[in-house]
Amino acid sequence: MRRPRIGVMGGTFDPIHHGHLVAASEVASSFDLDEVVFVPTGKPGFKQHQKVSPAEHRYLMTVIATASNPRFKVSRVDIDRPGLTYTVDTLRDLQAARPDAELFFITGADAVAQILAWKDAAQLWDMAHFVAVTRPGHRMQIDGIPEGAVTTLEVPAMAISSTDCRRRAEAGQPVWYLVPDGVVQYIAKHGLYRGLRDDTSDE
Ligand SMILES: Nc1ncnc2c1ncn2[C@@H]1O[C@H](COP(=O)(O)OP(=O)(O)OP(=O)(O)O)[C@@H](O)[C@H]1O
Ligand SMILES: O=C(O)c1ccc[n+]([C@@H]2O[C@H](COP(=O)([O-])O)[C@@H](O)[C@H]2O)c1
Repeated sequence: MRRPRIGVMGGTFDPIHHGHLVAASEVASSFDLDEVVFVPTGKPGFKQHQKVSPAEHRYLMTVIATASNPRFKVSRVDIDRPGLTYTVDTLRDLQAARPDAELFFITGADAVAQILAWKDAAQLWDMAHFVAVTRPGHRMQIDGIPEGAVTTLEVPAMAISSTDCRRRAEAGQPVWYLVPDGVVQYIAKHGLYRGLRDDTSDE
């Protein structure tokens, strides 16, 4: 019998944008995934030098952005786990919740390029298959990753980034169509990214 195939899209999602959603949708289609679970990070240890919005804001924006897609889910495993967020813990928790499933961790090629420096990197390859999304024409070459552990997939909409969305919101420029409409409204309602230094907080 075919095992359920679950995509796992981890990210800070500060804010979630259409690049993330397009990547998840493209990977779901290419890998015949039954669902994609978006997992907002709790405390991203690797972003300690940078201000990150409170986890509940990032979680709620992710829920709003994914609500219309019946195959998209959102998990609180990373934001509810104390301590810094590492993918090895994310995958362990999701495996425990769905021991029957085959996991596909979806990530940007830029992030995959750093993956050998991630916590317990050697364990990751047995826990999930990794899908690295790249912009068209971009070739990824990383030494040290086991043969077949990572598949590269070209996706459109790669030019969108959370950094650019935050800067636009801070400068009063539009983020319409870069993020889902509900997320535009959530950012405005809660005054996120206005005066980045004052309104976002370290977690
Ligand atoms: N436009 C995009 N298309 C596809 N994948 C993306 C895109 N932007 C980010 N990703 C990937 O989504 C995951 C979560 O990314 P993250 O939440 O850090 O967003 P980001 O836009 O890269 O944020 P920031 O600009 O703050 O670094 C990462 O694996 C990242 O590589
Ligand atoms: O496990 C690690 O050491 C690790 C180091 C850097 C990033 N990650 C994961 O990679 C995903 C994307 O991270 P980011 O910084 O691009 O939002 C997110 O799920 C992180 O938890 C994981």
